[in-house]
Amino acid sequence: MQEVIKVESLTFRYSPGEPLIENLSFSIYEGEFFCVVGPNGAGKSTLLKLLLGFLRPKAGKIFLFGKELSQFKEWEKIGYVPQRFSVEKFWTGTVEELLRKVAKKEKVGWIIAFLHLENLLKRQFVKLSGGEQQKVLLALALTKNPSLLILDEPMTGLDIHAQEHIEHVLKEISKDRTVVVVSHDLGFVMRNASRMLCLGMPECRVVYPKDFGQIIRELYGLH
Ligand SMILES: Nc1ncnc2c1ncn2[C@@H]1O[C@H](COP(=O)(O)OP(=O)(O)OP(=O)(O)O)[C@@H](O)[C@H]1O
Repeated sequence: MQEVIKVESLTFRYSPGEPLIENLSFSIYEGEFFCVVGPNGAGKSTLLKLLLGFLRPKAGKIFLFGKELSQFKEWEKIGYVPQRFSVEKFWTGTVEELLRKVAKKEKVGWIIAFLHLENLLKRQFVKLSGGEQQKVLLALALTKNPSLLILDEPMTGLDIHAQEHIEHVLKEISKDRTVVVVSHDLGFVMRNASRMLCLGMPECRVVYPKDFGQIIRELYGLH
């Protein structure tokens, strides 16, 4: 099985002192639905930013599709859905204009239908509700038809219907793609993850579904 992401002895800190991520190693394989969990501040978003090259490791190596990050050029293979609140102020224009900016019209038809975006096309992105914006961000990430989709807390701020819809969409998407999701929604993780990475434990661990329950209790101090 192809290693889509390989992380070797990764260490990162924002400022001098204790590293936020220390000597972390794991791989994500083609076709996985891989979840990253952990308490607030454990470094989940930071890890995604390291994987995407937005931040540089202090030590260790990251490989994407077998290439060292610094040599990796095929960014069209990767779709990224950031946390919604971190992008919305930078976006202007209607949903249709945003989609056009990143892809040709004929390429986005299936995405519009798949995500039920028809009614949103003429509306200003910044004026959409949280759930609507989330769907548009997902649509934008799908325009390149990426084989790896990375999402940072896709359920935040969504009502129960929007959550169900996004979960269904991610399930469908994951049938022929690798999906990496940071999530606080442990029900979502338990239902979908092939494996999960737990950050914020003394030993960050990759866990298989049979051990999810016990590790989550340990991770969050639940009894
Ligand atoms: N640009 C930055 N400069 C300095 N410290 C930062 C920066 N970004 C994040 N941090 C700190 O690093 C730690 C990890 O942040 P990160 O956003 O990766 O956590 P997280 O696990 O995604 O948290 P959450 O579940 O709350 O989203 C936090 O203590 C945060 O304050």
